[in-house]
Amino acid sequence: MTDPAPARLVVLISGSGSNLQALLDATRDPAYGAEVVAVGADRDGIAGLDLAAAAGVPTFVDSVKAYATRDDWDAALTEHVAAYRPDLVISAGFLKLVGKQFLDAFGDRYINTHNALLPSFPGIHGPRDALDYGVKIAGATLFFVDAGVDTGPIIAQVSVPVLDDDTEQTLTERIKVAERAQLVEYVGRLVRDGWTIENRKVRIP
Ligand SMILES: Nc1nc2c(c(=O)[nH]1)N[C@@H](CN(C=O)c1ccc(C(=O)N[C@@H](CCC(=O)O)C(=O)O)cc1)CN2
Ligand SMILES: NCC(=O)N[C@@H]1O[C@H](COP(=O)([O-])[O-])[C@@H](O)[C@H]1O
Repeated sequence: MTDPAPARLVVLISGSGSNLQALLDATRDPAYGAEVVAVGADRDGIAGLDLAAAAGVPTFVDSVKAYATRDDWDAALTEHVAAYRPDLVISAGFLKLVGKQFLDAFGDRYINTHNALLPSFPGIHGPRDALDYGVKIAGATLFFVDAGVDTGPIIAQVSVPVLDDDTEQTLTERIKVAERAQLVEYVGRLVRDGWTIENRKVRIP
């Protein structure tokens, strides 16, 4: 029997793209079961778009500023992602909240990696907020995106220690190492094994 076609991943980014690169590296192994078919961004000139281009992956940019309304942006992003027929859409440092049209299209298969242990420290400054609060353990959360801000059902979490002499930068980098490994492991498991969500509990058989 022939192997099933690799799952189609669309990755959304806003920055350096180290999580994207980890996925690009993992997908080089056919046994991983997935390929990155497109990378989308909300801004030009970011290193992550160069990483995608270097890997030969098509890219697109949908800047909120380029559209008359936020709903128009949401519709355009939805259309551009849909054109690549994704099995899974992955936000990896994508710094925009998506709206109803996007979630109606992809809410059952849209995941995000966040650099804090949710439900603590949602938003775009997870490591800074964790450090300011004085927690001793930080980490990353992989979750299915819903209409809230970082409130969707949790797939996996990984923790790292907070050290006494940490700065925002050192903590961010320590979290990123663990976050990338988690993302690669769980994207692979999701596409190969599927999942169920019941009462917020995500289960991968
Ligand atoms: N509807 C949702 N969309 C997205 C979620 C989510 O939980 N629900 N997660 C993100 C990523 N995210 C954190 O992981 C996140 C992204 C953006 C924001 C935010 O407040 N963004 C502002 C602009 C910030 C800026 O550009 O500097 C905005 O969208 O106007 C909070 C959390 C993926 N999308
Ligand atoms: N809440 C959104 C957010 O802060 N996301 C974070 O941005 C980083 C992107 O890094 P990368 O561009 O190197 O993959 C990641 O650590 C991700 O958790």
